[in-house]
Amino acid sequence: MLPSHMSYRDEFLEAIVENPYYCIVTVDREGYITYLSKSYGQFLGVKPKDVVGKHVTEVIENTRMHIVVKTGKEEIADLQYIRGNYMIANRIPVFSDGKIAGAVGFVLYRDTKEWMEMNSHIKSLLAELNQYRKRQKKKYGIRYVLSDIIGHSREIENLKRKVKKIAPSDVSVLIRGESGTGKELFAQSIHHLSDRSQNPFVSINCAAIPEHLIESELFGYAEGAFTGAKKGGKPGKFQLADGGTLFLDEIGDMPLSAQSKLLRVLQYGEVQPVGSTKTQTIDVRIVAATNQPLETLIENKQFREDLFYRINVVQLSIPPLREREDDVRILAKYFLHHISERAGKRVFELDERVLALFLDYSWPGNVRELENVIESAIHLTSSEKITLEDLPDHFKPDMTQPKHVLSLKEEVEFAEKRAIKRALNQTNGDKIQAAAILGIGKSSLYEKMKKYKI
Ligand SMILES: Nc1ncnc2c1ncn2[C@@H]1O[C@H](COP(=O)(O)OP(=O)(O)OP(=O)(O)O)[C@@H](O)[C@H]1O
Repeated sequence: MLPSHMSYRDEFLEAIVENPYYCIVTVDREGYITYLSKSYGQFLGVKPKDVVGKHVTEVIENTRMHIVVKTGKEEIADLQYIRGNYMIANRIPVFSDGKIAGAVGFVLYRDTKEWMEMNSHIKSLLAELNQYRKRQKKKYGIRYVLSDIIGHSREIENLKRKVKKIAPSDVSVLIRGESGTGKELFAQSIHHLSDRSQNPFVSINCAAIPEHLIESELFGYAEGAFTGAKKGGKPGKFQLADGGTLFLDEIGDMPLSAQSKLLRVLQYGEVQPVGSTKTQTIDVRIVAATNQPLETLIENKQFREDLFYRINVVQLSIPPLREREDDVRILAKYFLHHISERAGKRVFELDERVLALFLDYSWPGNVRELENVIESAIHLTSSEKITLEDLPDHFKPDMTQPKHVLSLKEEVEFAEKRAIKRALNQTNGDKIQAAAILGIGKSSLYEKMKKYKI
């Protein structure tokens, strides 16, 4: 029964908002939940009053509400995977005085039976699409496309936009980033989005091949080129990639002699196999990657400057994971979901302390390391939640300390940042409570959060 003082308009709103077939959530401009309808709570298995004040990413799987409040763009009829089902989500930003004030999200399942039928239809279509993608990927030597690159940090979104712009042209791309940041994922995505996608993607790790073999690996060899050479010779990576893309991984480790030959191939588009007098015309797009400071190598005469300019037409710089906190959360959830599904285990959650540890950790192995840590924890855990005990032995709290001794000011800032994050985690993001725990004023907490970009 509605209270008698409710207006006609309120009754309408109440009827919409509490309709059992609609799941509704609203968030503030930072993505914290301000309202969750009863039906959505039931569907998620949470009590609305318990989740109000939490960040939406903590409560709803695969949500994009926090992104809509950043972009200010509505997202209509988006497919969202929640609790084992594909749902249809509409996300609408709300403005007040021309500024973003928050967003409202509706997730639809009009009639459970009808929805289940549609859901299974969509599931089978998606399974078919996956099969098709797998076949395509196998045929052309790629495993990843742009949508496989997970992350909503501004840096990753910008990189993805840049990839879409430059992929169709034939420009050489140099991808820089620490080990495990996803350089190969970007290289494969560039190939997939280019006109060359129906031709091979071939990769070579320049650091893994002994110096005396690198030329024959790259350019092939003719019959009788050296003792033990195969009858009829052997094509090199350039010949195999003809018409497609050649990914030169760890290019900073290429020996100088091979660098000169590579430069000639790039200048003239011709390859000469080892031991052959004939040249072959080759059409290959080059995507190179390195985690080495090429500029220093150039200064030390270990890398040719002219080759650097050839390969560095467009540069993509992938920041290390420790500089992308948003991505740590999102990637952790993504790996948790996918790896537990693959392993046939029901592991749904990360303990808050694990997440806090992840946010503090320096991730020297970047995304690859995060993936491995979660995989190992999923196999070790015997509950639905990953706790500190499930983390690998080498991954313990003292590892969260910076590797090198910092200046006193940096040490203090590091400790301050960690304490604030812990307090916020403990209070589920409630800043007033967090400030009380930390023994500082609210405005001082806000100031520090701004300073440390928390
Ligand atoms: N943004 C991402 N989304 C999903 N998975 C990722 C992402 N970045 C990296 N990975 C995972 O990390 C692994 C390592 O990525 P990749 O091989 O592309 O890194 P890399 O930078 O080329 O590393 P290296 O320099 O050591 O070769 C991938 O197999 C993939 O599983």
